[in-house]
Amino acid sequence: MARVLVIDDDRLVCDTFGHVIGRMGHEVDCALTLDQGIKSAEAGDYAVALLDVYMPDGDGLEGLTALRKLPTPPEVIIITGYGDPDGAELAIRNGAWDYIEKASSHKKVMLSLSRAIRYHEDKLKKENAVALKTEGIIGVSSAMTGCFDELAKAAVTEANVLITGQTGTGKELFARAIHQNSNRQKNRFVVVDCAALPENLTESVLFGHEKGAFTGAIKDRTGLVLQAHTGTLFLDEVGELPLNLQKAFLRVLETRRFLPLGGQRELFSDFRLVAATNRDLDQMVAQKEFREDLLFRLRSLNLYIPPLKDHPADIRELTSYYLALICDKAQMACKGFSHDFMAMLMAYPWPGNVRELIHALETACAAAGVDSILLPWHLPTNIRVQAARDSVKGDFEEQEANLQPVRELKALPDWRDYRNQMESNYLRDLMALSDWDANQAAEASGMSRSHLYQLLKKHGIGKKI
Ligand SMILES: Nc1ncnc2c1ncn2[C@@H]1O[C@H](COP(=O)(O)OP(=O)(O)OP(=O)(O)O)[C@@H](O)[C@H]1O
Repeated sequence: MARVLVIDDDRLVCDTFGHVIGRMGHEVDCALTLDQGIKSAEAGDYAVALLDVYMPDGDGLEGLTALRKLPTPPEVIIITGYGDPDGAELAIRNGAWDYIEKASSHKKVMLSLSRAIRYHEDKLKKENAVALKTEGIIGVSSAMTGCFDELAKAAVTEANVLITGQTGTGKELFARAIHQNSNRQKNRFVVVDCAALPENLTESVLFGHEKGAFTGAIKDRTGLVLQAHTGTLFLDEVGELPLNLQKAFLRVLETRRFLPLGGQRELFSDFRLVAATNRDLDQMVAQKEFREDLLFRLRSLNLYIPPLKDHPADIRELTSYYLALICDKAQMACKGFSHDFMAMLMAYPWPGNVRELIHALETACAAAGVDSILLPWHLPTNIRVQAARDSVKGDFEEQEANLQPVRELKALPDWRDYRNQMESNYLRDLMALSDWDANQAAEASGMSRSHLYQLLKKHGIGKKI
């Protein structure tokens, strides 16, 4: 539904157009003077203005110029009671969308109006798209452009946003983009990784503490919530927030006030909240693992990022983008890829989403060495195994139908290759999940630090993108 303004001193004309426009499902307002029309257009958000040429308080063509100067000008359709080809030409030259006679059939009016409304909406969409900063976010598929639309909506409000989607789909990337496109962009974007909050220090990390609040509190500490004052607070993996903290956080969300540990006075933080999770919070609520009132607060707006397998149209562009980055970092000429290589990427289901694709490309570049074209066999073994299994499954199903079962031993990879690749994948995940903290990684994996370093060296793994 669009908003249309009719500017005509004849009430009957206003009512007649109002009736036609109302039947088209649009909202219509009427102004009986040029001055009133321009004021209404300034205050309202009109897609189209129907403007009479001869108004008691001025020439409609002058009104056209005034309307076109508004910050968000409506499309203007000039209406007149007299056939006037020169006036029509002048109106169009001055930027009118169309010029119609009042006696025109309803059909003609409706056609011109529908076209003007569609044009106006497309124009706004394009302007929003151009204005949106999406550097580093690749996506041309309809699924991703839908996400960009939601991102644009989220960026212009102060509402809490919950970003959902599987791991590695780009939730943090979108959270940062919301901040970068918001009024708070010049202030801080503070990340709280709810899955990695140290058990005993959680409240101190979030809300801060005063010197002497507990043993070891040798000086005051500013918590993350206060650090996000005037900026954006990003609660990553919010599904991992312990229940006792969920309660405390709900209060902070409602009042933006909190008490640092050992503090006497509540502090205030004007933060905008964005949260993300790959968990099903509704199910967690049903299982009493997540507070319903908190979920309700967090989800004022919901932005769902689809898994990569649901937008395969973006795989090619993501590949080109990341290949350029990887090669640039390694100071090598940018590699190309064969048709089969891309076909294998397109066929793979990408359970680890874009993050897994980036790892696969890094592995492929390393495996290709000085070769300038990436081939399927440069890809990690698990991807080739999957492709082989899928092709065997296809054959198998076909053969099953012919009642001739078949097994393809040659489709299995060499077990040393396979084990090597699994080890490499494990290490990459381990390092990424421990945020490249060797102590944490060693502890989580049960390896000694020296063994961990040895393996990282063996697989050529270092901190990357
Ligand atoms: N559309 C995209 N365009 C470019 N890079 C992307 C895109 N989506 C994700 N990535 C990249 O994939 C990696 C993982 O993205 P990100 O950390 O935002 O995922 P996530 O959904 O927050 O994952 P998790 O749930 O595991 O925290 C990052 O390197 C990110 O830059």
